[in-house]
Amino acid sequence: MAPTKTTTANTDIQEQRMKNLKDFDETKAGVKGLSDSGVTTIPDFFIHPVENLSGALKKSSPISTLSIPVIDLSHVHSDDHKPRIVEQIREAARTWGFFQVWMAPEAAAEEEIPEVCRREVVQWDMHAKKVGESVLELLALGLGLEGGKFKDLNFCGARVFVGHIYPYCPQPDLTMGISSHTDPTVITVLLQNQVQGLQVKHRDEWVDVKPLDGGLIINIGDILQIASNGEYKSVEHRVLANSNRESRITVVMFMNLSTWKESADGGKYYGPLPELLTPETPPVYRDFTQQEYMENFYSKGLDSKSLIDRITIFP
Ligand SMILES: O=C(O)CCC(=O)C(=O)O
Ligand SMILES: [Fe+2]
Repeated sequence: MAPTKTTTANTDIQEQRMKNLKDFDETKAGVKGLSDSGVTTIPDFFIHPVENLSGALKKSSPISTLSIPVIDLSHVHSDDHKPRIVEQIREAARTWGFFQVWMAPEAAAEEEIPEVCRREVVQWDMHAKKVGESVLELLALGLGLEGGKFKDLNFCGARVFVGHIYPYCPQPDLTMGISSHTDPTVITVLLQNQVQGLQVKHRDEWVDVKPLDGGLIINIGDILQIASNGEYKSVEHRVLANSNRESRITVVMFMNLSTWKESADGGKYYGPLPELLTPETPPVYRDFTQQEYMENFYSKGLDSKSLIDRITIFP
């Protein structure tokens, strides 16, 4: 079938957009360079379709005054406090998929990291890992599993550390910092400066995350939603374009599986934990292969939630 006039025009627009994007990438200036140059309007290729925009959504769906739960992990090793903390974490992971935690940091070791940020990176890795492991222990207990279960399954065996900068944007209503997505992780640990911008979807409302001084933001990723057989929720979140003169800066630790299950033919796969399945709680998801996971990740970009949609078993 011959393409219609409109589809040809759309293809031309797409091609031009890709070319402009590529030219911009090749300048290596990045969004920070663009912002530093003092632009007052953003390039066209950053403008989102209106249905994705925060401004549009502000009119159609309310921005909530709710806040994500805050959980203090200071006494997590005390038997007196632990049951209450497990209950708080379980409830937060079931209903929000996002929460903030506190925990006192420890001194760090020296490593082979550029000197300019060595101390900070090593400290951050150690601290995020420790907090992540504590949270995973509490999350396992919240499902009625042994505390060490997720560590034994290497749920934080693979860690990826990413830094984001969201410089001042002169037209924040036309674009987004990061569009809506879920994380393809087990859990994500996020540290940010005081410039707000992260929003979490909670019962169809976008809730602003208000960072607490010294707090870390934790969210449940797709793998943990699947492994917990849907008990814990990997929720959509997004970052608004930054309308503050001060840049928004975040450092994120993605924690993921380092060990997959192996089938008889040597293929790698994962799925709901058998310990959680009973006749009353049958699997909500089918097992999925590592290949499906990777293909979904690379083909869909930020739209990782489609893996969950694809493996959901309908009764
Ligand atoms: O920078 C943020 O606040 C969120 C980043 C995020 O959602 C991500 O990297 O997956
Ligand atoms: Fe994310």
